[in-house]
Amino acid sequence: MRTVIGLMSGTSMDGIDAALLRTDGIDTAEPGAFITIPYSDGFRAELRSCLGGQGPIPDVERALTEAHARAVKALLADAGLRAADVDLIGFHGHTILHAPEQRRTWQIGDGALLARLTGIPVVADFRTADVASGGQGAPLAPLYHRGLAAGLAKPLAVLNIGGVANVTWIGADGELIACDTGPGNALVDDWMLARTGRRYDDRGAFARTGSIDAVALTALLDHPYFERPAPKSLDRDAFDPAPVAGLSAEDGAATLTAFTAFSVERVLEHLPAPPVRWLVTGGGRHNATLMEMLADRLRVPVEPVEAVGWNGDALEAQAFAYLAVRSRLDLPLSEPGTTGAPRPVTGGRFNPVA
Ligand SMILES: Nc1ncnc2c1ncn2[C@@H]1O[C@H](COP(=O)(O)OP(=O)(O)OP(=O)(O)O)[C@@H](O)[C@H]1O
Ligand SMILES: CC(=O)N[C@H]1[C@@H]2OC[C@@H](O2)[C@@H](O)[C@@H]1O[C@H](C)C(=O)O
Repeated sequence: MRTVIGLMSGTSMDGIDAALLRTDGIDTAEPGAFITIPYSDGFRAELRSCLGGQGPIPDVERALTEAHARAVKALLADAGLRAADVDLIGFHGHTILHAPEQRRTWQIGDGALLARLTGIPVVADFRTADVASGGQGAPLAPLYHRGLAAGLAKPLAVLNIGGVANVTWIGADGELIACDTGPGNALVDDWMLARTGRRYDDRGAFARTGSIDAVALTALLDHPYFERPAPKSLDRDAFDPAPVAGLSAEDGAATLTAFTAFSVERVLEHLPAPPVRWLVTGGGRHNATLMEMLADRLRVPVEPVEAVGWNGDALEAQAFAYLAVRSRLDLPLSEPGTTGAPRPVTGGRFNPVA
């Protein structure tokens, strides 16, 4: 068993999730302390300027890494631990470009610098090896989801609604199918910021006051991505919200929220059997309007992961702690069913404390 810190800077660009986990990287995972350190509006704008692989990347990468070092220190203080008590950090970094069909994926974040700043060895660059092998490089949380879900009724779906949404389908014998389903919160967040000045739609209260525009929703769903079989993955800005441009702020929020829910429903056609239950993790589970739309479309129980005792704010950060240990043990981080890699693939780059 190792004591590990997982660090995730997700596509929502809301901040850094930092989670402690005691794990063997196989079938044991005991969650510990968890914190989120929000980005300032200024830094969020800098990060946004790097999306697509452009902008002042070296400066932003250094600032991002320093922010992660501060998050590690804050987590240690919270947990009453010292750096010497932690064996390893799993550092996801921030995705600024994801184009697996061109065999490119890019997470900024300097693992060697983070190891130096924290005094703790770091595994970083989790997605490159999978993409190099021909896989999608995402999602990578599915093996962790499967580990946690032992003992729960199957087939089970774990749905992560971050900036982008991704699902892990777990069959009766532990077989996995995973993919990004479509947009998560990113389109709604961008819409809220542009139209109301708020960063997100708190509990979905704003979308609830609007009406879904059927024409715009049909246009949004008319995208070849939804026909493609799993595994498949997305860049943050893969969908063009142009169909909602002429709508009122409320109707646009309602329609984009529905777009997320309907695109999750579209994944059913690519699964071997319908899940008996959907467990929802990530910030989107706080959006009550979205959760109701999902229950409506999926017609089986749709519940936050807290229903089975998991922490939906910490889960994806924990996953990168778990994957960091797997990387050190040379175990796979992905399987053909999760990323489309031709065989189970390990990954991650190790940065010892110099
Ligand atoms: N109270 C809330 N009501 C509605 N939405 C919320 C609430 N809290 C968080 N969210 C949504 O969740 C988002 C953050 O989710 P999360 O932290 O899972 O994203 P992420 O880490 O960027 O994810 P990923 O890497 O999986 O894309 C916010 O941008 C917001 O849209
Ligand atoms: C390329 C990339 O960073 N993908 C993220 C993103 O955020 C959600 C979705 O798109 C998922 O594919 C992935 O993150 C999760 C945590 C994963 O790899 O499992």
